[in-house]
Amino acid sequence: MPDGFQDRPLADLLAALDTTSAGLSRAEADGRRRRYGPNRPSAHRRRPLWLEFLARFLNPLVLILLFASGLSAATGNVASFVIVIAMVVLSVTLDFVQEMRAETAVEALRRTVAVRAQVRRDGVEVSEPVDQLVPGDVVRLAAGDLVPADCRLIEARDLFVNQAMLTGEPYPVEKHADTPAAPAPAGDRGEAPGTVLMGTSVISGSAIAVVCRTGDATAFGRLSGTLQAPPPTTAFELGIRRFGFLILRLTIFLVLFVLTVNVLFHRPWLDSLMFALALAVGLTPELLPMIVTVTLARGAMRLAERRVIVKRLAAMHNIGAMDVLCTDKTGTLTEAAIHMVRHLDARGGESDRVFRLAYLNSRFESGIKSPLDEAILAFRSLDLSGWRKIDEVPFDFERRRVSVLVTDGAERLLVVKGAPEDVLRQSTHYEGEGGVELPLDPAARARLGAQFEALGEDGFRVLAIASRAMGPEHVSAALGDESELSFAGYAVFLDPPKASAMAAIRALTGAGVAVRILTGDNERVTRHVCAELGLPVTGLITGDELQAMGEEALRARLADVNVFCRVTPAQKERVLLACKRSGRVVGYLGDGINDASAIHAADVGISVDSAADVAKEAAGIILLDQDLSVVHEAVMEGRRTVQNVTKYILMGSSSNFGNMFSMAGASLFLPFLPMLPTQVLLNNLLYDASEAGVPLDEVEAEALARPVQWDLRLIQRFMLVLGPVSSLFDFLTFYALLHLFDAGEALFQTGWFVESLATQVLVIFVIRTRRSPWSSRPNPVLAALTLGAAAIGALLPLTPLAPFFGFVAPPPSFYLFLAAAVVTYLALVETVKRVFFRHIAPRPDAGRRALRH
Ligand SMILES: Nc1ncnc2c1ncn2[C@@H]1O[C@H](COP(=O)(O)OP(=O)(O)OP(=O)(O)O)[C@@H](O)[C@H]1O
Ligand SMILES: [Mg+2]
Repeated sequence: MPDGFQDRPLADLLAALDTTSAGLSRAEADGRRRRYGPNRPSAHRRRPLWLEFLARFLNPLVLILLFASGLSAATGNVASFVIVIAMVVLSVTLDFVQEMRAETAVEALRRTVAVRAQVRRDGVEVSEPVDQLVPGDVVRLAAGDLVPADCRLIEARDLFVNQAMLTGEPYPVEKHADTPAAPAPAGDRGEAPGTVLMGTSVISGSAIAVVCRTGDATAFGRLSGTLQAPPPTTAFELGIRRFGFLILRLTIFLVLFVLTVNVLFHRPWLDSLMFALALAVGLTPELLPMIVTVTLARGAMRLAERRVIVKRLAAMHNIGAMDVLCTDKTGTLTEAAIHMVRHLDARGGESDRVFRLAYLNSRFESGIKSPLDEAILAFRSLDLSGWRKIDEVPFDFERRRVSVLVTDGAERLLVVKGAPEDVLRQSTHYEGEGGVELPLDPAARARLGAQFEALGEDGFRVLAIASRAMGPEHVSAALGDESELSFAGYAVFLDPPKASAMAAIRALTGAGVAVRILTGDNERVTRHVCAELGLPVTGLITGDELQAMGEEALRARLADVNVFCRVTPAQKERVLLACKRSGRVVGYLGDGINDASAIHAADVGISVDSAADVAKEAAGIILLDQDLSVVHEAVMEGRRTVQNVTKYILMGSSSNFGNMFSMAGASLFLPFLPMLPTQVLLNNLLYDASEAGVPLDEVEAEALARPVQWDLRLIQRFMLVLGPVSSLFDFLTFYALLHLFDAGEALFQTGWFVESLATQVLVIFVIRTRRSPWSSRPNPVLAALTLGAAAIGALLPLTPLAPFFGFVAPPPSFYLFLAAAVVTYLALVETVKRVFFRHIAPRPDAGRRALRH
């Protein structure tokens, strides 16, 4: 990759990159990609598969276990060594394959909404995912694009980029393809006017540029880790991690306890160590990450059928917990099929001149074409062949206006179009009858203001059009030129409300998600849209009021204000953060560059496929159709995933945990190990296999009715209540085995293996629902896997495989006992569950602070 790409002469640079302005051939690009790797900072890259697979064996428990069984093989117990290895490999593979399949499926979905770049390959312009770019590629940049790599400009027209990501500078910076600045700028943060860097975005204008550095070599890539902070850990991830630590502590305690006891009783130390380790393996919820990923991926696949793409899996559980959804107006509440209906002059009559000025502005401005511009251009086409654009002051959401400097040879005009309040403020004159300029005195100002308000009240969106005659010495336009304007008139638009929006809002509200509207548009139009939709405005704050408001004051009003008008992008973000700080889980749905920072700040950023790159990039969920009703689906799916993960954990922390605990206790008084190490491992493997169906399970409507928060305290309490009950039962079983069946070592171990496995896996039928088990039907796959695992466990001692695991065939009466024990146990858990959810932990939302909808 060439050094000094920022300041070399362009021809030199192209030669060094071995490319031309016509770009690379596909073959050449493929070759370079092998050399330079994908254009993605490595923080986002996955390790090769075989490495991922091997990494799973690096789990300390597994390593010690393998080592210990190696030792035992050396002392003659080769069969157990083979079994341990087989079991470990099988269980890691089971885990790995499921997780990989889930991730691959999600990755495939993600690629369908990947940000793409326009690149010249084999001489034609094609659209390629950004990670396919290589140094030497020639790309086209347009307003709204993210700059895909570190590039040098070959051509640029009115190119303005936002470099805030690299420099923190919020205002657009102009870039030129001219000779580069010498010497090379220090810091590499995009100061050179001839270069554009990865991570910045195009505000307006267009350019052709050659890719110089990709992936980790970019300024952005090198800042990885400092600047590109990973997305904040979600409450769910944190909860899972805490749960892991909780189990880890218990495991360490238990292992040490078992080891000490066994050594004190002078049992064979190697067997004791292996038993303790096998217990630890049985205890660790090693499947948890896999279950989480598979459950989320499964939810993502179901959503894909509804044309909703989940880019970041963490967004799934956040959307399940979301209790406030902020959204912008256009396209969500309205059809976004905006039509221009009128073009009025200062006296309220239709005026061709106003239309012509509006048309000039829309035609020549080079920012992202907003639906308003499209509506002006679609209204009627004008012949502008005599006109030429000289310069432009691009649109931004702080000024809310855009200016173009144009000439038809004779006249040189600055044509301004924008939000009426702002344009009127910059105007000193207005065009009266016959085009005469009249001073904009207070009376005229009041009249024009009233006209605009009346239009707003009728639900029309309005842009003001103004102009200023410039002298021929004006060869460029700047912000300061947007003053002393002469007001020409109004362009008036209709943006009809979306018929389906109200039903969607009701569905969300009914599901405990409050909807808030954050729009850059003005109060009157927004109120009108709300009124047409039938959405009551419970409170309204404008951008100006917000400006004057402190954090406390804002937070105090968040509960009742549901509409925010004339807010800037920064204010959108501010409202969002205030919501988050007041303890809400907040989503944001938007599609413009003005929404990007709010999307980024939200717990759940939602955007649409057609959105500006920056908004799309920032979002965790992409809607292929901009429609609020699919958001409701996504909410339900998110809740479902959290509920299913909770099932897995409740199951693990009740029966499985209880069994391991009882075994540790049993080793205190039994003259032999309650189960052989290989049996513990087999037990664990079958248990794991039975759980593979949990992600598929249905969740009842009542469990989805409210936002689902991850609740570690509930799980802990459940463990504390059910654990002792479960252990008591286990000891009764031990007693029965020893005294009813007069069990010796092998029979005891066999009986306990069969029974503990059956109770562990079958308890899912009780735990998976808060209803009674027979009034809720489990997913068939889950049921089959669970019954299958229990049956294999029960029948294995009767097969020829039995001796390998040290099993003996139990007497027929044992199976009668087994059936009775399982039924009693499940009935007991069911009773405890009812008491628990009725008295100890009623629904978490019952005591939550009410939020007005
Ligand atoms: N192309 C344009 N030319 C001139 N002014 C514009 C243009 N686009 C937007 N504006 C002005 O900027 C304001 C804010 O833009 P916009 O309405 O798109 O913001 P928003 O927050 O995305 O709103 P919404 O919630 O309707 O999507 C508009 O109300 C309008 O006054
Ligand atoms: Mg918008």
